[in-house]
Amino acid sequence: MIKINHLYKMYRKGHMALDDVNLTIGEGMVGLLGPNGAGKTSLMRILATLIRPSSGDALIHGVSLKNAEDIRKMIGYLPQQFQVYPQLTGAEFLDYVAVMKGMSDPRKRKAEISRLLEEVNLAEKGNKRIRTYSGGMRRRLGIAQALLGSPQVLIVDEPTAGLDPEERVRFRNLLTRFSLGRIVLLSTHIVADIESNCRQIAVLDRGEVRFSGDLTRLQTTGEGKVWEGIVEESLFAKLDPMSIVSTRRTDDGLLCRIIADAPPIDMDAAVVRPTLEDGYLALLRSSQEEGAGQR
Ligand SMILES: Nc1ncnc2c1ncn2[C@@H]1O[C@H](COP(=O)(O)OP(=O)(O)OP(=O)(O)O)[C@@H](O)[C@H]1O
Repeated sequence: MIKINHLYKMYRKGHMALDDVNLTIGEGMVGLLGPNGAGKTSLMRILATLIRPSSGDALIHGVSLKNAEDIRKMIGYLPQQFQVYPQLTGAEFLDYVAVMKGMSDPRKRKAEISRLLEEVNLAEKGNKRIRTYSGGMRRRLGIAQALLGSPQVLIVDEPTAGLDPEERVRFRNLLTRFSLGRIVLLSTHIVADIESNCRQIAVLDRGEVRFSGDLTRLQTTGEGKVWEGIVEESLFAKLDPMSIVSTRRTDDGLLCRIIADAPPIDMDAAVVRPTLEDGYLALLRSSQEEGAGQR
C-alpha cells in the first residue's frame, strides 16, 4: 500500500505543483488522471525519490520516502521521457540498467533479462539495436527495465503517449498483467487508458486530489450534467466551447453532447447517461469553476 500524507511540492518562483495531496493507493492497477500540468509527474517523481517534496511524506509498504535507498529497491519507474541508447541492443541496455541497479551476478542478470524480454514480447528483438525499435517497442523495453529486480511497485508516467491504437491496447494489457500482486501506478490524461483495467482512479487537478475511488463512482459524477440534442448551426456558434464534449452531423442537424448543470435555454436537449469520460470532464469542470470562484 502507498499512503501519501499532506504532500506539498513548491518549485522555485513559488509555483505550487502539489498542494496537500493525501491519497491511499492499494494493490492492482491504479490510474492517476489529470490534465496537463496537474502535478502527475511531480507526484510520481517524488514517489520514485527522484525529487524531494517541499513537505509531507509518503509511506510505501510502510517505508518513508526519507529512506530513499530502501524505497528504490521496491520501485520500478518508467519516466515520461524515457531515454535509451540507440546504439545498444535491447539486451545490452537491460544489462547496463541491471548493473546500475546493483545486480552483480552476470548469470542471474542474463536469466532475468531473457525472462523480461519474453514477458514484454521482445524476445526476438533482444539482440537488435534499439535504433531499429518502434515507439511501442521502446516503451515495452522501458517496462522491462522498470521491472528489473522484481519491484513491488511499478510507476509509469504517461506511457501510452504517442503510441498507435494497437500498441496502446497491447501496452495496457501488459500493464494489467503486471498489476497482479503489485501496485501499478499509471499516469495519463487519456480516460481510455484507465477505462477497462484500473481498480482505483485518482484525479489530480492543479496540484490537488479532486477524486479518489472506482470507475463507477467517477462516472456518476456526470449524472444529471450530460445533455444531448440537435442544435442549429447558428446556436452551435453561441455554445460555450468548453462545455461541448462531442458533435456529430446527422440528417436532422448537429447532434451535440454537452456538459452543463442545465442545457442552454434554446437547446432542445435531454439528459443522457454519462460515460466515464463525461464523469471526468464534469469533475474537472466543477473543479475549475471552484478554482475560478476562489480567484
Ligand atoms: N522543475 C520545475 N520547475 C518549475 N515548475 C515546474 C517544474 N516541473 C514542473 N513544474 C510545474 O509544476 C506543475 C505540475 O507539473 P507536472 O509536470 O508535475 O504536471 P503533469 O500533470 O505531469 O503535466 P503533463 O501531463 O503536462 O506532464 C506545472 O505547472 C509545471 O509547469
